[in-house]
Amino acid sequence: MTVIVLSGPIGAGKSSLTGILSKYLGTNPFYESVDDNPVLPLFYENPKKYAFLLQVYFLNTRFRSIKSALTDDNNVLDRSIYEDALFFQMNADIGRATPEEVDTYYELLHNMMSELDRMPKKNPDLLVHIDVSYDTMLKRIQKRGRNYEQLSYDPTLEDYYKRLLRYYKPWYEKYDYSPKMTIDGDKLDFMASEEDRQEVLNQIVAKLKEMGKLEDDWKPNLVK
Ligand SMILES: Nc1ncnc2c1ncn2[C@@H]1O[C@H](COP(=O)(O)OP(=O)(O)OP(=O)(O)O)[C@@H](O)[C@H]1O
Ligand SMILES: Nc1nc(=O)c2ncn([C@H]3C[C@H](O)[C@@H](CO)O3)c2[nH]1
Repeated sequence: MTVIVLSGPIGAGKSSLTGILSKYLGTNPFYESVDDNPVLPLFYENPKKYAFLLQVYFLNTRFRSIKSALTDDNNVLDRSIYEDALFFQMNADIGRATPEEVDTYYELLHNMMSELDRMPKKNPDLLVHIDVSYDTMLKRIQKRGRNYEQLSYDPTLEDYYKRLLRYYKPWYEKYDYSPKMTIDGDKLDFMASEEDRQEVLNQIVAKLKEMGKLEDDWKPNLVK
């Protein structure tokens, strides 16, 4: 059927929607490596020292996930390899990577993307981007409660998060690996409201039908 990739800032709701959507469509979820990621706490403690290592860690796990997802042809991915450079470039722009690290990173990324180009299925079928404001992003980060992501842990995270939001706009506009659509993550509370959850699912299903990726009379197996 389809490979769907989700995108959006920290706390936008990608992992949550990955679970909801994959269940609804009866496909497999692929999650970003967070709680089992040994480099992430190190990065938040000392970003300058660990930015490059963290990026190589994420790039490696994202390469593995997208290869596997494109092979199965039936999956939903939490943040994917297509967002990797957004994070690295932003960190490099604020002085957290040496010129040698930047060159090495882009060569590695380029090599990995050419591998994907050689696969029978080269691209995802749809990107679903969750758009959120800074206030929503922060509320969700607080709600989830990872210590090292809180402003009380490091007040400079406020600038980091605001900058990240600014990087997403041009990234989304430029993204052209597949058709794309945006979900209004400020308005649609797909965790607490059943009605909003259904609205989000309807929007995605309508897009898949419009693209011919789902039959016009398609119905979910699992309604919850
Ligand atoms: N639409 C929503 N409405 C209300 N709460 C939400 C919504 N989406 C997610 N949440 C809550 O916000 C928190 C962050 O959600 P989630 O982990 O899915 O975000 P994420 O985009 O995967 O984050 P990250 O980029 O850090 O992996 C969770 O506590 C989740 O329950
Ligand atoms: N530096 C850096 N590069 C990435 O590619 C990247 N992807 C995710 N993250 C951070 C954001 C959340 O804290 C947490 C979960 O998304 O991991 C990243 N950090």
